[in-house]
Amino acid sequence: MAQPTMPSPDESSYPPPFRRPTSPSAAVLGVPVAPPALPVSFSTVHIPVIDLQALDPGALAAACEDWGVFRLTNHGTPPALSRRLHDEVRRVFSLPFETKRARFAGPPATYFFGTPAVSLVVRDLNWLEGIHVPLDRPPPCFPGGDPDLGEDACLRDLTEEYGRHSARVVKALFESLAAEIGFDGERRASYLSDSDRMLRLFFYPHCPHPAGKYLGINAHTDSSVLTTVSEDEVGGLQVLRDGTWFSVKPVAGTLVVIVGDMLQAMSDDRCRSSEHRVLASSGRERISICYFAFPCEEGAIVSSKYRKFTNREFREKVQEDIRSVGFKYPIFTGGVDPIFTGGVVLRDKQLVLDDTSPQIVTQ
Ligand SMILES: O=C(O)CCC(=O)C(=O)O
Ligand SMILES: [Fe+2]
Repeated sequence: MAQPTMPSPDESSYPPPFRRPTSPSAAVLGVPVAPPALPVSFSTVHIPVIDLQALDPGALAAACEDWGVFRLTNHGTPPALSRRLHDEVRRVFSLPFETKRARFAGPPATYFFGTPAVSLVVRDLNWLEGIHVPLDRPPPCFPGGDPDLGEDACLRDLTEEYGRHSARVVKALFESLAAEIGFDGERRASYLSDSDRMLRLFFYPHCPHPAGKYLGINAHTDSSVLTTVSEDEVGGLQVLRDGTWFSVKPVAGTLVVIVGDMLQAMSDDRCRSSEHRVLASSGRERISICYFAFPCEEGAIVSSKYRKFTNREFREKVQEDIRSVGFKYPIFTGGVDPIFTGGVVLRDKQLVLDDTSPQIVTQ
């Protein structure tokens, strides 16, 4: 019996490295030369669930300590807003590649591909595209400050409104954690910035290579205090726990919240910055919308496990590491300079840069 075929994605919007080589006959028939790779199966894990409407500070702190990642329900972001933003993100990423590059040439909003952030040097090709949307300045946060953005006005309005909800959600979580961990008033005020936050809109194109050859995003920890992820139903996010990668199952209407490096440091390593990655999408294209919240740039982070440092210093160090070794060291205690001395991360695949490869943009 014939196997049902997966509709082949329209790859004309993909950056050149992500396009599939097609034979003339395949082009005529419109079918991929190679069948899509089978997904690798991983155990699915049930991460802790936190209900924002009935917030239990003890359960929240336990989730951040034990897992460093949890699912948030009843977060109050209107489902219609999330749905419209997801639809808009899909529309924007289906634009021709050159249009995306030209329209979101940044700053502020910047298109990138092949790396999880505009400022990263490419070592391994990550099978994703993204738009970086800083929310740290008054609107409009889109190119040129033009209030009449035509089609992109919708994306601007949705990201702004979504950003406001995300800020509310993260503030509520942070306030609860701060009380539980025992930050004093001054630290509480500088440990979560009202202005330094950003959205990253991600699109994971269909990857035709055998499963495991490429990742959507390499294993990493986030540099944030907290990150929220709103994903569609495709899946691919994985978390590392006791040396094993587990898949996090998408659950409609919920957010996945990830503890970042800054919360780990602030909490004297009580909370753990969760190591995670995203598989390349071997089936359907995936969309995720990630919100990152940071401490105030100049506020000192004081803890018993790390030397006193500011978020600005940490960022500069991350940029320096990325420039020199091509990746970010995980925040890690036990080195000579414990904030900045990471474990050794081995990179075996090297990407040769050509002119269609992601540009290095330092923001
Ligand atoms: O797309 C996702 O689900 C996660 C993205 C992520 O980990 C990141 O941008 O740091
Ligand atoms: Fe991340």
